[in-house]
Amino acid sequence: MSRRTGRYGAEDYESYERPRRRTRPRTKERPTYDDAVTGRVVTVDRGRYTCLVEDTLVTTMKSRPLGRKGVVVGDSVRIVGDVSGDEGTLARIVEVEQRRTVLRRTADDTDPVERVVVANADQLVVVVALADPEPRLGLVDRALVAAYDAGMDPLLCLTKSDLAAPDDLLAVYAPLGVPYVVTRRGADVTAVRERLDGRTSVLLGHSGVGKSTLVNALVPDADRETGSVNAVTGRGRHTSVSALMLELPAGAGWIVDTPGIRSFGLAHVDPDDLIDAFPDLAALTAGCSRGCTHAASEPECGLDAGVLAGAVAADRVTAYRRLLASREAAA
Ligand SMILES: Nc1nc2c(ncn2[C@@H]2O[C@H](COP(=O)(O)OP(=O)(O)OP(=O)(O)O)[C@@H](O)[C@H]2O)c(=O)[nH]1
Ligand SMILES: [Zn+2]
Repeated sequence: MSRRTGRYGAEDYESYERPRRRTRPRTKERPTYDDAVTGRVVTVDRGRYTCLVEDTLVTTMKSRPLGRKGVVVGDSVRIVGDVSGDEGTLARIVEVEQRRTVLRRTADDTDPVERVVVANADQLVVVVALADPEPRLGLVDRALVAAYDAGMDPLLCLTKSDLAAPDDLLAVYAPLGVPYVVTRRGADVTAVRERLDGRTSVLLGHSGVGKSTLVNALVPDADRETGSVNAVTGRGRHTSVSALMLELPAGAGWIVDTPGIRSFGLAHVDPDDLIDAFPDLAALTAGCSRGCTHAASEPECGLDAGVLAGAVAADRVTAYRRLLASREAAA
């Protein structure tokens, strides 16, 4: 997924992987890490980064050269030291490779720090129960905004289809063309697997929507792979903090379970970036005055002109504007 890699590239790497132009010549003493191996961060817990190096889970810590640079789940990292994965070993992360995507959230009431939640994910799967608990569209909207902003493809995953029909919910998101799957406990998850195949997908859902049930159906041996049943069920040790990345069977992609993340602070999202996720709408706003937010309250927005001219369906503009407005709503 590379639609908008450039934008966060600039923002992120200036202070991150790509330091400003080197002002000092590279010294001979500077290690080159020729012996480093590449791994992927699957979970983070109290300063320890569990990385998958080929088929081995390796416990690592950040090394001094990284300074205060963040390392998050999904990062591709270079590791030196003992990568045997043996009990008691601790290898060191010496480099974080450039991120393809960055799912971030703004500081909010529950967490005062803006954070990168997951790196290098392609898809954000918004898990919503059709009933019990009742779907909360505001949360879905906000998750979609986070996905579009991150340059990730959204997928609606509607669970508990034994309890209610999906039609009403689907009608709300149809004008935006959001892809979806419908599932329930015990159902064949082939359709879900097809959507996840070959990609890294972050699963996001409110408590009780059936996310753990789905993860267990997708990755039956998850506890063996991760060494922690708790991490998979979202109960216990990992409940509040870290995302956990799991490989789907037969190498058919990766999922990142986010037990502690139920909503997104979106203050960092620029309306002009959001509209880029909808190229047809973006084209209509080419003539908008600078500073037009494209909201319904704007007196002369190209989106309204587009509807009048028959260039776009009114319900698509309305649905887009609902997303736009959700940016402002409380998390
Ligand atoms: N009727 C029905 N109940 C389901 C379905 N899927 C899950 N449940 C039930 O819904 C409850 C929540 O399921 P979980 O899988 O734990 O949901 P979760 O989203 O992981 O919730 P947390 O563990 O709180 O984060 C459990 O009692 C499940 O048995 C479904 O398809 N239909
Ligand atoms: Zn406008």
